[in-house]
Amino acid sequence: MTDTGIALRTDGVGKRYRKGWALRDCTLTLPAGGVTALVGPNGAGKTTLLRLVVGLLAPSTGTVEVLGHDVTASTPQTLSRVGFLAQDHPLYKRFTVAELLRFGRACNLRFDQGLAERRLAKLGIPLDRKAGALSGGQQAQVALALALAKRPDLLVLDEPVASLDPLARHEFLQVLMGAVAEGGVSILFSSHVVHELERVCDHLVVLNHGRVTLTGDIDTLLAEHRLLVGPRTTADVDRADTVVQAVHSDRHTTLLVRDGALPTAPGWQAQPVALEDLVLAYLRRPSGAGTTTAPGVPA
Ligand SMILES: Nc1ncnc2c1ncn2[C@@H]1O[C@H](COP(=O)(O)OP(=O)(O)OP(=O)(O)O)[C@@H](O)[C@H]1O
Repeated sequence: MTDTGIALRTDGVGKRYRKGWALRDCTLTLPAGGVTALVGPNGAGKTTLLRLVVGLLAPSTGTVEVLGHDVTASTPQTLSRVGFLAQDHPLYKRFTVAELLRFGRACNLRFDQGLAERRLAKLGIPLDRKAGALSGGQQAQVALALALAKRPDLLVLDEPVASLDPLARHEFLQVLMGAVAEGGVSILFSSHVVHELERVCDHLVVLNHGRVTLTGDIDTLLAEHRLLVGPRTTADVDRADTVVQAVHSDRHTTLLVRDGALPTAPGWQAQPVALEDLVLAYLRRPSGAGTTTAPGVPA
């Protein structure tokens, strides 16, 4: 469990590489015990943010607090409470699964080998098989079992399902959700696969061009946004602060609005928005777009 009820807090975090800023002004608070998806296109800064969270990179600006402790000043005890599964779940391919488990036990203070063995037995993954001889889905499961056996309070995963087929992806996410249901672990994972997020996550962070463009509890975000569909309007709605996205066809205009008043003009209807459409709308926003705050929909 965490000392503060908060798994992760970042304040004004930026990361500058030689060629420029990969992350700017990132301020987030993630509650403990939840599953958070970090979504963004290639190059958005997801890996950079995750590496800052687990202490593999130091921020150029701002602070990162994990489980109530500043990451840059973390002790081995604090870091031992954070698990990290890097992109493509790297394993020593010549080690057998049993050897990987022994290695995990030797390197981690709180490693629960029995837990990892039970998870792998349930999935039918043989302990005497070399990691390199396992399928991609099995390798991902071994990497996850190793990470969970560390009994982390915060588990950070970088695109864990990107290379998996739909079945392996489903099984992987099932195991992850099972671990959350058992309690005690907060999860932050990055993903390109948006359509499964609603089933798996309770919190969302959308990152685009190195900046957080949307963050919050998923149910709250869905309740705050709606689609307004009506006759094609020539009004300059795109520039209203509440309008996240405006799409015009020959006869209709569809507006995605946040915290907007319901339209009263004839022919306009309000509809709920699906999570995938919400994420895509924020990803399509130009990088300089401001936040969506004040009312401004057809009346
Ligand atoms: N070690 C590095 N040195 C210099 N620039 C880097 C380094 N790592 C990342 N970058 C740059 O920082 C930006 C963000 O990269 P990052 O890998 O964090 O994005 P990402 O969202 O994880 O992308 P992907 O989905 O492709 O993995 C990119 O422009 C990338 O080229």
